[in-house]
Amino acid sequence: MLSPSALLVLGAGSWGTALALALARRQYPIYLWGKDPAHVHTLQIQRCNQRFLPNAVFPDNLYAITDFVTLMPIVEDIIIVVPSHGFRETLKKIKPYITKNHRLCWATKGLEYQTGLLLHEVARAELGDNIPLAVLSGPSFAGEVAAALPTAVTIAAQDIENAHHVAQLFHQASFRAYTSNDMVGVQIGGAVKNVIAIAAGIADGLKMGANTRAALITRGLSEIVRLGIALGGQRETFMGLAGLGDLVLTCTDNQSRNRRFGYALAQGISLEAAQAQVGQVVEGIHAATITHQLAQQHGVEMPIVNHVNQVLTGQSTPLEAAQALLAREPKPEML
Ligand SMILES: NC(=O)C1=CN([C@@H]2O[C@H](COP(=O)(O)OP(=O)(O)OC[C@H]3O[C@@H](n4cnc5c(N)ncnc54)[C@H](O)[C@@H]3O)[C@@H](O)[C@H]2O)C=CC1
Ligand SMILES: O=C(CO)COP(=O)(O)O
Repeated sequence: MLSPSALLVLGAGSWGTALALALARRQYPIYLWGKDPAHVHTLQIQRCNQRFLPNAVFPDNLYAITDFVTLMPIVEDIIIVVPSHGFRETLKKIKPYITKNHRLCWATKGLEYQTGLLLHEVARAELGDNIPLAVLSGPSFAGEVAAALPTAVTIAAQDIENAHHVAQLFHQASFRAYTSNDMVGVQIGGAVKNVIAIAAGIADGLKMGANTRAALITRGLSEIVRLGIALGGQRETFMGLAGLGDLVLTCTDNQSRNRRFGYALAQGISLEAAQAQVGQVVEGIHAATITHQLAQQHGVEMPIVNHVNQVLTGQSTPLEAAQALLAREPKPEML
């Protein structure tokens, strides 16, 4: 029998699986849907995500599934954890079954590649104004969440009561959920830090040292703040978990795919080879292009993002990009 308090997690990659494991620790029945039936079948047989989270055994209340349609009348909370390129496609899949009883949260970090829209704008465009929306973001590597290592995230929703509701779903000793009403700031923080993490990976791959890494984090934060405020985000959000917190995490630790991707590029291999080496989603690749375009549209100066974009579009090598950034004129240190 399905319990009325069951939760549906859409996306069975490393982050979807880790969040499903975290929610399962709250004792709800958790249904983890994956797009690829063969992958889901493997999860069902092995009772773990052998490839990315090999040590996290699925508890009895976590079910991997290939069809979510029959669950839609029973669940209220739906959590989307697919890569940003699959976000709208996933919304379109659930749209025919969405009712006023549902709430939607996502933990995807990125912007829509084709339109430059933030994901809450995509969700509103697909689902209308009546479904409560929330976004989960912050410094949170899947492997550590799966292992129940202490983690803190931000849950943002326009309606703070909805943010509290989602935070209560997740909150536990090893997974602290703070609330915010700044969906724009939280999403910009989560999307753009991936681009800065690529820059940090490149700099470390070029053996530029710890001073450079700290400079990239600090100046990268300035870029995030400038763009985020231009788009309507709140300055203090960028000093929090979904801003500075996630930026520091991904720029400094090799669990970050974006950082490892940048590091691989600095070894002189192609974009495709670097992506293949990482073997998982690298959100910063698309985010670099979109962020660069958004910065131009809003007249925001984002030199680090600009040079990462130049590397990714073949206009400069990692070394040339680093040299061009260093050759910039001195200027007052401002956010
Ligand atoms: N892995 C991590 O530590 C964290 C990841 N995230 C974010 O979570 C999102 C998902 O990333 P991961 O799970 O890490 O990626 P992953 O590379 O581990 O897995 C991606 C999964 O998405 C599936 N997928 C691809 N296209 C899809 C589509 N159109 N519809 C449904 N499923 C699709 C793939 O089959 C695969 O199972 C990304 O936006 C990422 O930035 C956020 C925080 C932490
Ligand atoms: O967002 C993340 C941790 O908060 C994961 O970062 P990567 O996608 O770079 O691995």
